[in-house]
Amino acid sequence: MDLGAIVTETWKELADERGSGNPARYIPALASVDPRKFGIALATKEGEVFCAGDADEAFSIQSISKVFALALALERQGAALWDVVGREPSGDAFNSIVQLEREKGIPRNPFINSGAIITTDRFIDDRTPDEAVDDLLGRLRRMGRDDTISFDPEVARSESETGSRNRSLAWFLADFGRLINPVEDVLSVYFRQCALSMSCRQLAESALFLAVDGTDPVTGQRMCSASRARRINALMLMCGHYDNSGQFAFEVGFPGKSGVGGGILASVPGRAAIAVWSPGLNRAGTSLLGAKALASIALKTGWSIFSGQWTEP
Ligand SMILES: NC(=O)CC[C@H](N)C(=O)O
Repeated sequence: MDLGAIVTETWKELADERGSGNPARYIPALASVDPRKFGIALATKEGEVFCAGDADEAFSIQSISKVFALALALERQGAALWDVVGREPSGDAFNSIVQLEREKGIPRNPFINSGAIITTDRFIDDRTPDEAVDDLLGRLRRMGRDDTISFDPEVARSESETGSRNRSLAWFLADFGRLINPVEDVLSVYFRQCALSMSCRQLAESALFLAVDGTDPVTGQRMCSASRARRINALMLMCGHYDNSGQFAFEVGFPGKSGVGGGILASVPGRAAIAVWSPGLNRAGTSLLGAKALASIALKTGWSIFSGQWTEP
């Protein structure tokens, strides 16, 4: 079966299950999204993109943005970022605060919210929040090959208005002296980055750098070094789905990053990037149907990074 047929078949096989899982309700603006949306986009390193369903409809990428923020923070700070963020799975929910006190304000990894808040702080660095957001948008527009990529101000506002937990995490980090920027500045960028609106197609295209040594093979844009891309993939595999990361590796076998908007971004090292979207989530905030779609694609292609069929590119 060719890749286009695999994407189409996978969508058709699962279409009857649209609406399964529970969409995130704790961010009110996300609760109004049609739960039956379902899109798949697979972008290959050769520049082909195969899509099915609602793959061209923009949705709130939420925590998938943490992958881009990490690549850009590493670019600005280098390995010094690891002085304040760990590289271990947390085994806890994405918004958990329990480890922070015991571990003196050093979050376990850059994908749980506390770790992402520090990462965003270091990405802002010595700039204003608006300058940092403009930088992030500029990068994504070039990588996603679309100048209209933007964030949804209503989602960002909704998240800020209901963001007590993220504020608590950020103040906790500030108390340990881990933030270089004022808490509200950091959160204003964090909420806007989570509120980025992108389609599956744009996400898959923007994330090809992860699969291909840090450089977008189509535009030639370098996002990070090859070794950093490899390490970001490792973190996605170990921590990309919080306390569901083991299950995702077990079922799917791709480095991936979930978002509570129902998107999942997966990287297939040496080959492709895949983005899926279906708003219904499992208890850990991973898209239920999205994970099933990726598991099915992994099976059909033999591309799981744990597969015996794996050959070096
Ligand atoms: N897992 C997620 O997508 C969570 C992101 C969300 N913006 C939050 O901070 O709560």
